[in-house]
Amino acid sequence: MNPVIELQRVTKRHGALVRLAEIDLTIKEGEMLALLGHNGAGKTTIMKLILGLIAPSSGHIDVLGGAPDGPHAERLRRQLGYLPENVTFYEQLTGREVLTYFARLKRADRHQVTVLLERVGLVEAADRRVKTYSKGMRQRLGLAQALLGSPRLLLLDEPTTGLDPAATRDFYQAVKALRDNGCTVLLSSHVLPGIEPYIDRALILGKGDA
Ligand SMILES: Nc1ncnc2c1ncn2[C@@H]1O[C@H](COP(=O)(O)OP(=O)(O)OP(=O)(O)O)[C@@H](O)[C@H]1O
Repeated sequence: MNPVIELQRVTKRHGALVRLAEIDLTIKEGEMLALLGHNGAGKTTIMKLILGLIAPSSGHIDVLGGAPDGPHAERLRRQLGYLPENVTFYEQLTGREVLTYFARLKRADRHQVTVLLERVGLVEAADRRVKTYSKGMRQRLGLAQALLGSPRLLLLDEPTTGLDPAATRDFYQAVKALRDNGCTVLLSSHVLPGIEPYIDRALILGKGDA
């Protein structure tokens, strides 16, 4: 089976500063893998490289069968869901309105909005404004946003930072259900406790600046 993500000796530099040094990473279809590391270890840099938002200084990257910053980028974007670190929403909109707006942007089927609100446990809060949502509810709304368009690959950048243990568990249970349905998941975290029961493997990055 072809890997969904393959990084070979990938380095990212800014002048003399090395953001990421010779990383090798392979994720197979249907796997759930965690990138673990301190602040500055390079977790977000890896996500941005996979998304094609930045280019590597050296090394090779293949995502879903092509280079993420090449001609294949547009097709890749449609197959990929991304929850950035510190996601923000329009506070005055309801959860349903937020998802409907993103569904339009992503040209996803509007019917998915209701299905996804249910999947992340936000049906009852769907018509409340986002400004009334807890941090855990916001992250689950972010997960629903990332799932619009039924992506094959999900990138979650430190999705449970700041969540209490119960909210963390609820979040990862929802992600695990997606993984069990065949979605490939790459997530990042500072810590292993709390996520260990849900992941297949972890890649521990260097010491970073923490
Ligand atoms: N745009 C940039 N220009 C120069 N250096 C950068 C830039 N973005 C990040 N860095 C540096 O690259 C390294 C990796 O940063 P990155 O954000 O990938 O780490 P991280 O593991 O996601 O950290 P955190 O846990 O704090 O989010 C750090 O040393 C950081 O200071």
